[in-house]
Amino acid sequence: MSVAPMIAPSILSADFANLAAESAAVGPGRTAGDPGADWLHVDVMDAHFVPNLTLGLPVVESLLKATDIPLDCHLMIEDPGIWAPPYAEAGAYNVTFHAEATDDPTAVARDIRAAGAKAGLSIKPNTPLEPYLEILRDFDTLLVMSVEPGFGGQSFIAEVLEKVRTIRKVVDSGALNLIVEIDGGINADTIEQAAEAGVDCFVAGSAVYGATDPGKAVAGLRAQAAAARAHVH
Ligand SMILES: O=C(CO)[C@@H](O)[C@H](O)COP(=O)(O)O
Ligand SMILES: [Fe+2]
Repeated sequence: MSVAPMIAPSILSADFANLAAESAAVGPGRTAGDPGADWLHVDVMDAHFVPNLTLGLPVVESLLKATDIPLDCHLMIEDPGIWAPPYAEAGAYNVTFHAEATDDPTAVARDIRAAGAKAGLSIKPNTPLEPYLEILRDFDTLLVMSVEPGFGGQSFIAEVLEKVRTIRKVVDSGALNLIVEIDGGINADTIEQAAEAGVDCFVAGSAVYGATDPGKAVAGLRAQAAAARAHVH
């Protein structure tokens, strides 16, 4: 059974000099009954695992003081065994790292959970799902990348939806309790196919922060996802 569609705006496309205001722009209460973003997605890049550099723990610590929206930290970094648990200790809600970055994903997940956060595993577009199916019981989230990690504003890779369909069946069979998240190229043109494939949580950077009204964009994407899902189930 999947959860109601969740929207996680990525601050990668926000103004880094105004992160408090940018998080408030997608927060609750803009209009009566609008819950706002479910999670705020924070892309941490180290210029080694991916060819880009963004922000790290000090910025996340400041953001935690500036917003009540749960932080969904997506660590595109080497050595997650060393660097991931501190994000959980700081108070991030969900800490996701890449399967390709470690030989022992289960140990990293255990340390993240022990430090008080949900643990997420992310796989790049060309990384198969099957080798990880057995260990996913140690995770709370599976983040399927639908672009090559490193940059916002790229085009959606629809082929990854096959992995989403597979994991959706496993979760719906009751074998796993997992939030299925997708990241990269999600916008008004692509969110419906992702929802139909079985995604629970949709990361959107440029589609939210490139909009005139980011809060309205969040509500619009959620409505599209809910309608597409209702159409399938
Ligand atoms: O992790 C990443 C990129 O590596 C993403 O979270 C992007 O920030 C999503 O941006 P859009 O594709 O939605 O513009
Ligand atoms: Fe991301």
